[in-house]
Amino acid sequence: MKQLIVLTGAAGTGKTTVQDYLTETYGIPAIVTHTTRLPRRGEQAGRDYYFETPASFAKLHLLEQVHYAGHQYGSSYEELQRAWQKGSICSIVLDTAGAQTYVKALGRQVIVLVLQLSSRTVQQHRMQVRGDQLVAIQNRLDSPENQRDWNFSLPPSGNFYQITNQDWKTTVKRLDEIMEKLS
Ligand SMILES: Nc1ncnc2c1ncn2[C@@H]1O[C@H](COP(=O)(O)OP(=O)(O)OP(=O)(O)O)[C@@H](O)[C@H]1O
Ligand SMILES: Nc1nc2c(ncn2[C@@H]2O[C@H](COP(=O)(O)O)[C@@H](O)[C@H]2O)c(=O)[nH]1
Repeated sequence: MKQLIVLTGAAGTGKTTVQDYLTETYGIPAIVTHTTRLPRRGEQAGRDYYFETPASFAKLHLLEQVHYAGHQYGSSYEELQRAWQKGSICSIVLDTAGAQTYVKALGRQVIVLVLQLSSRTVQQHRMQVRGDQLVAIQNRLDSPENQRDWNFSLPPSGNFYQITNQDWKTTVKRLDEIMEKLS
């Protein structure tokens, strides 16, 4: 059975960092999604995102799409198939609305890792360290989507795992335990 690891959680909780770890350590291919936001410092088109204009975004054939903090994001079935051609398991980074759409669409094939942080202060600090501009950080923190994702609570059933990503070594230990369970 093909499987998909969905990394979700509020802004700056470490979803992309965890995805990179899973790629580097376990060779798990990462699905690239589409967005109309501008690239952040260091982000590359085709690796981090497919960067779109509103016009090019409107032409895409997407499995799901959301508005998040003033921008559009979406993921395609074609990218999922492409990643699954490389192996039986792949990963994707989504907001919590997208995560729930994938659970509905793919059921038990989906394993959801919900990243959390202990405080809003740490959340803000993580975005500052990443180099986000102050205005962008404030916009992101105040967005209704971030508030929703911060308050996301795990459903009582399903393949959901909660990870508090404070100390990186502890996160790695938890990820290794989950990967062991999945293998
Ligand atoms: N355990 C950790 N300890 C310290 N810093 C961390 C840890 N995990 C991630 N980071 C750092 O926190 C910042 C935010 O991480 P990342 O970009 O992976 O978050 P994200 O959830 O993908 O964010 P967003 O949803 O805003 O795109 C990055 O600078 C990353 O290097
Ligand atoms: N539902 C979807 N959510 C997505 C997709 N691509 C990214 N995201 C999520 O959007 C927010 C903002 O991302 P950022 O890179 O601007 O910080 C974050 O929660 C991502 O996980 C997607 O295709 N669909």
